[in-house]
Amino acid sequence: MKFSEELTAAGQPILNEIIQHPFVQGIAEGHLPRAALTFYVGQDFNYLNAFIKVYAAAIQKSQTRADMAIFAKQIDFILNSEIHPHHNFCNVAGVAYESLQHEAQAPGTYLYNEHMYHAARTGDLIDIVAAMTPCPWTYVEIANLLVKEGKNTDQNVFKPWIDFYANIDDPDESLLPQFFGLIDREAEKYDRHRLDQVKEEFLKSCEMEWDFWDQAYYQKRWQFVKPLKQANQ
Ligand SMILES: Cc1ncc(CO)c(N)n1
Repeated sequence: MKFSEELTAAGQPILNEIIQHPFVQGIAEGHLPRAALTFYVGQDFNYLNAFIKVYAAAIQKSQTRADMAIFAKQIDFILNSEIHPHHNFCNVAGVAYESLQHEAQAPGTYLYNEHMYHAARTGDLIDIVAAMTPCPWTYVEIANLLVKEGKNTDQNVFKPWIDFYANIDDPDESLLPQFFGLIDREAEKYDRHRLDQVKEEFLKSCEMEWDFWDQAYYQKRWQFVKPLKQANQ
């Protein structure tokens, strides 16, 4: 079994929980509370800014231009394409996207961002990519399942969201095969103990994906601290 297959097999139970989550079921059925949508977009804007910076760290640890090109393309994707699903949620909630770009960072976002930064600071390329992969992996799995179940109807207000993430699985884009291919290539360099650490990093990101939906659905904020709003990001 390839190491990447081992990762997705181990992540499957968490993916199942994500798919069952009321936020994801709300996307499937076309109904979500406005507060959940706006909380999600405010936090995801913050999260994706961190994600761009972690891609920059992956470029720093890349040995070839082919690897650099994979990450560079993804930075462009976040900056210029991944604004569309955010706009979809904002349109449904009836709020301006710009009004959600300075939200205070919630605890789950802090934890997930710091988990990726930790891999960037202390890990090798494989640790960084393993911490990042559950982000595209779980979204593509969700979107593909919803398409398969025929949930992206014209009546579903979240059709643009579903279609967007289902399409990033396009064979021409091939982001996930590239990420998993890179993980399998790098995995050759490490012993079993080290790969178990990488697997744990991957699984923690899977769990934080679940928590990201949960955090937005229940608007889980700091209990006692009143964090500052984010400056321009
Ligand atoms: C938290 C999170 N995970 C995955 C994606 C998909 O890129 C996203 N936008 N946000």
